[in-house]
Amino acid sequence: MTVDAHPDTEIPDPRDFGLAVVAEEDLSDEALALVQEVRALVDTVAHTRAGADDLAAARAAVAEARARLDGPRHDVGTMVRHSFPDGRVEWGTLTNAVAGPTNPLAMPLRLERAEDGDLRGTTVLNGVYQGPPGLVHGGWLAAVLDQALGSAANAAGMPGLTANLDVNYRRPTPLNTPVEVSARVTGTERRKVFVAAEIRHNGEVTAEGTAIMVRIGLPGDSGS
Ligand SMILES: CCCCCCCC/C=C\CCCCCCCC(=O)SCCNC(=O)CCNC(=O)[C@H](O)C(C)(C)COP(=O)(O)OP(=O)(O)OC[C@H]1O[C@@H](n2cnc3c(N)ncnc32)[C@H](O)[C@@H]1OP(=O)(O)O
Repeated sequence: MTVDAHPDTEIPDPRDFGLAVVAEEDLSDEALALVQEVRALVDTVAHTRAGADDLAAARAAVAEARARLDGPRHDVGTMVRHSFPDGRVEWGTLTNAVAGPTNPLAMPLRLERAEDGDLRGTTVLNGVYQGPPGLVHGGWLAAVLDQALGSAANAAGMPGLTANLDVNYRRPTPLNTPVEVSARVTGTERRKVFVAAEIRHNGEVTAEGTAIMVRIGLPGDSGS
């Protein structure tokens, strides 16, 4: 097994797979503000103790908003292009459940490369992601780790699918407070990319995971 994280093939371009692409900078401020409002709405709806009149009025308002937006849609599978100042480009899925910029269900998680080469980011999981009382659901922690692990392979130029995910929960992860996420490639073997990630609260690891990502083949790629 090598620990060389450099790709030996070109980074796939989603258009070669017939997928639609939008540039992150082309997402409108209005769209992103709406996503944020709906994200807050979901948390409010999940916890509200409002009375019947307010609930009925809110339902009507939400139904009206939904009808107003019921028009042209992005295709499922649309990819978003993130361009870095140094010319590097990364792709993600527009409505990714953890990191999709237009998905109100996404926390969201934004990861950037730190000086030590790890991907790092901070996110807050609100009460929508609750499992045990006051704590984040383990399935969502696994989703956050999976995303970070996949992003580490992706950022190293080796995008792939998760073949195996191994998660350990070390401490309870609290809701509604910033948690730090970090991830890195630890090795490669043929199409397999070995990755490791952690979630920390106040510097203490609450959950950690490793995964084997299997690199997607490029059209015409031997895959070796
Ligand atoms: C399209 C355009 C792309 C543009 C760019 C994209 C950017 C990405 C965007 C954003 C960043 C990432 C963020 C995403 C994060 C979330 C990731 C997910 O949620 S992924 C969804 C869940 N996972 C699945 O749905 C996989 C389902 N499984 C499969 O499809 C196949 O099993 C697959 C592809 C994983 C492997 O199938 P095979 O037929 O291609 O290859 P075989 O020969 O079976 O395996 C290759 C090697 O891997 C090992 N392997 C396979 N499965 C394994 C396992 N479960 N455990 C251990 N090793 C395994 C094998 O033993 C083999 O290893 P040996 O080279 O022979 O040593």
